Amino acid sequence: MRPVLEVRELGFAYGNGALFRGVSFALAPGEALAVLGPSGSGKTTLLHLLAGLLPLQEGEVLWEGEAIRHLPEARLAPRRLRFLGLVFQHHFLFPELTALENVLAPGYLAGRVDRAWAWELLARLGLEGRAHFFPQRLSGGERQRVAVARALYLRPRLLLADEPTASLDRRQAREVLKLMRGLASEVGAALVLATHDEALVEGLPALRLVYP
Ligand SMILES: Nc1ncnc2c1ncn2[C@@H]1O[C@H](COP(=O)(O)OP(=O)(O)OP(=O)(O)O)[C@@H](O)[C@H]1O
Repeated sequence: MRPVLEVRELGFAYGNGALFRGVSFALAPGEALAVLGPSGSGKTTLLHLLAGLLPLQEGEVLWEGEAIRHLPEARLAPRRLRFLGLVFQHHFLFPELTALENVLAPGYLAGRVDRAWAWELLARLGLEGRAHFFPQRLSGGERQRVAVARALYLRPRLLLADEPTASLDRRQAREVLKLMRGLASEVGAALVLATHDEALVEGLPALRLVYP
């Protein structure tokens, strides 16, 4: 099966010293990879490179076999919308939209509005009773679950999650990760999950970054 994401000999430096070099891996649909490393080791930088949000220096990133290096932003942006789901440490929900409207937001951008699917995602994440709540009225764990539902709404090929549970307690963090991994594999999305917390991602194949 063709990899969803392929990374070849990726290297990056902000200044003189390299943050990382020679990072290579490939992910098939439904596969997951943990990116581990302490604060400052370059996890966020790596995810931004995978998302085409930071210009590549050394190496290549391929989305479904296509190198993104030479794609101009005007072509990358619409592909990103369909190819990628993103979840960050902060939920970045639209405060003036309800949970349901937040989940539907990418659908409006992509011209694919499917309220039944948005409801199903919310229900699967245990948020049926919260669909019409504004983010301000949700708990931290509930907000992150809405962010996960929104990231999966367009059935992306790849889900990138950057410390998605760092603001949650252990029990909530485990619950959100379990739901995220289950739903990602169900929609066939490959998952790259960055965290400093190794215990949370036990059992997942891991890429380790070291503080330079
Ligand atoms: N725009 C930038 N310009 C210069 N240096 C940067 C920039 N962004 C990040 N850095 C530095 O690069 C290193 C890696 O940062 P990055 O955010 O990728 O690490 P991280 O592993 O995600 O850390 P954390 O877990 O704290 O978010 C850090 O030392 C950071 O200070």
